[in-house]
Amino acid sequence: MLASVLVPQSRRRGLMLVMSSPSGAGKTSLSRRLLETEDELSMSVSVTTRPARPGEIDGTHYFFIKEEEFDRMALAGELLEHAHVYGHRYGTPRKAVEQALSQGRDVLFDIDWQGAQQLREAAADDMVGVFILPPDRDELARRLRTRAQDSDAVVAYRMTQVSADVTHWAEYDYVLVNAEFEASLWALRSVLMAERLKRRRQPGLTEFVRRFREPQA
Ligand SMILES: Nc1ncnc2c1ncn2[C@@H]1O[C@H](COP(=O)(O)OP(=O)(O)OP(=O)(O)O)[C@@H](O)[C@H]1O
Ligand SMILES: Nc1nc2c(ncn2[C@@H]2O[C@H](COP(=O)(O)O)[C@@H](O)[C@H]2O)c(=O)[nH]1
Repeated sequence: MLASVLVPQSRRRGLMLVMSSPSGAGKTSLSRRLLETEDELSMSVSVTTRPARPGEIDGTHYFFIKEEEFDRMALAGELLEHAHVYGHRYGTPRKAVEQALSQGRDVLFDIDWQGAQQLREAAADDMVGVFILPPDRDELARRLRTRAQDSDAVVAYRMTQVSADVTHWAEYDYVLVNAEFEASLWALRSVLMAERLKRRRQPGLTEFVRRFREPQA
């Protein structure tokens, strides 16, 4: 499907689609659905020192690691970015992302604004940032509570960070309000397609348009 609208070429470099939001706005849910239909998109699986929630699988949702291992990875340069977020440490393993991008696969990130800033500094040309806003504070609190994955204290703490978190919206290329889930999903797919169609992301264009020259007598 994707191949039919992009010019055929072998040198496409993947892009980094980075989603950030206040906690509970919907990044994880949107990522899961996006990945179901986008077969040229891979999820970046982060490392974290946060304990696993019920149902979270090591290596699928996160790599759950100890502080010492986190320090080692950070010092060894094995993390593309890392940050303290809501009392725990989170980071993006470098190798898997670089491998995917060099193979022409796009990579999806669910990371906070600090991580997004670091990726932008390291690889501005490859990064497309999307900031996701909830419809309002009350709905955000409701989502965090009904997700029923965190204690009341954790939910309350994350809610204290909302007003600071949202100040970062202007650092992103796109901003969407995740009110209607299906509409948000459609918007994300549109962003991804538009970014893939950008001229600079289709290095095979010059060669492709040569095909349309007048045949030489
Ligand atoms: N558009 C929506 N309408 C109603 N509920 C939603 C919508 N989007 C997501 N949710 C629900 O909100 C809750 C939080 O969503 P999710 O876990 O995806 O947020 P998140 O941004 O990944 O949070 P975190 O930053 O803490 O990882 C989930 O229960 C999810 O089903
Ligand atoms: N800077 C990074 N932030 C990350 C990474 N992985 C996840 N996150 C962000 O942490 C919070 C909390 O996540 P939760 O799973 O504990 O609810 C959320 O905003 C994520 O986007 C990462 O590798 N780097």
